[in-house]
Amino acid sequence: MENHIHPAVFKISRQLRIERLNQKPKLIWFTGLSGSGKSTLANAVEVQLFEAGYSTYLLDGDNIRTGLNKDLGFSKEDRVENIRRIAEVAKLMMDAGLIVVSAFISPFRVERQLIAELVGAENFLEVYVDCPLEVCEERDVKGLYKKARAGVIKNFTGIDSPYEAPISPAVHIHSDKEDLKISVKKVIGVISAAIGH
Ligand SMILES: Nc1ncnc2c1ncn2[C@@H]1O[C@H](COP(=O)(O)OS(=O)(=O)O)[C@@H](OP(=O)(O)O)[C@H]1O
Ligand SMILES: Nc1ncnc2c1ncn2[C@@H]1O[C@H](COP(=O)(O)OP(=O)(O)O)[C@@H](O)[C@H]1O
Repeated sequence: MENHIHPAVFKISRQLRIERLNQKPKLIWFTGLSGSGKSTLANAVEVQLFEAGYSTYLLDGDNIRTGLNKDLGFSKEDRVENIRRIAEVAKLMMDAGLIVVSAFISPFRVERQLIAELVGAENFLEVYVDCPLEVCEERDVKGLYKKARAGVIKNFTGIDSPYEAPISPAVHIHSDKEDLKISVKKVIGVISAAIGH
């Protein structure tokens, strides 16, 4: 469909912003089951990067599902739209020169593939926060697994909605076996190589 949209050419380019911030924009994408440790790990990684002097931003349920995406639920279509919008926001932030850290279940492999294509595969670092469902359920940080088992919450990832694990993530974390410090070190090691520091 022809949409008659003609993008404007910006005087301040992505390259100029990158030069000012003196860093390579990246998207560090944490994926995994609810309770696997995405938020905890993404926060800890952002703190390390920020304290090392990088300009960063964290995208997480708190600032997305309560704002931009508060019209979306957890059907397959809504999850796909949730991730599509987040990827577009992340891309804008990368245009602004930032290192973006994100923590979403993002259960579908094909959607994560689309994010990589949108921001450029070389800028996309997928971190799989792997944790057995039994352990996530045992942690039940927000009490949601209990509700899902009781049928109060429908379409809950891992219970009655699928999670497709990454096949070759940049980093594979086993949050049931490693402690947080080790996991952060692993992620920072891979990021440091990617951002050239
Ligand atoms: N049905 C269902 N399934 C999974 N998760 C649910 C559901 N309902 C609410 N929640 C809470 O929403 C958080 C997941 O939101 P996401 O935006 O990351 O999900 S998705 O990527 O669109 O699949 C998730 O947060 P995390 O625990 O941080 O993953 C849950 O707290
Ligand atoms: N190695 C680890 N990495 C991250 N979280 C861990 C780890 N080990 C234990 N945890 C705990 O698991 C829970 C994960 O919760 P959270 O970060 O909210 O997960 P998610 O964002 O994936 O839903 C937290 O209580 C955290 O302290």
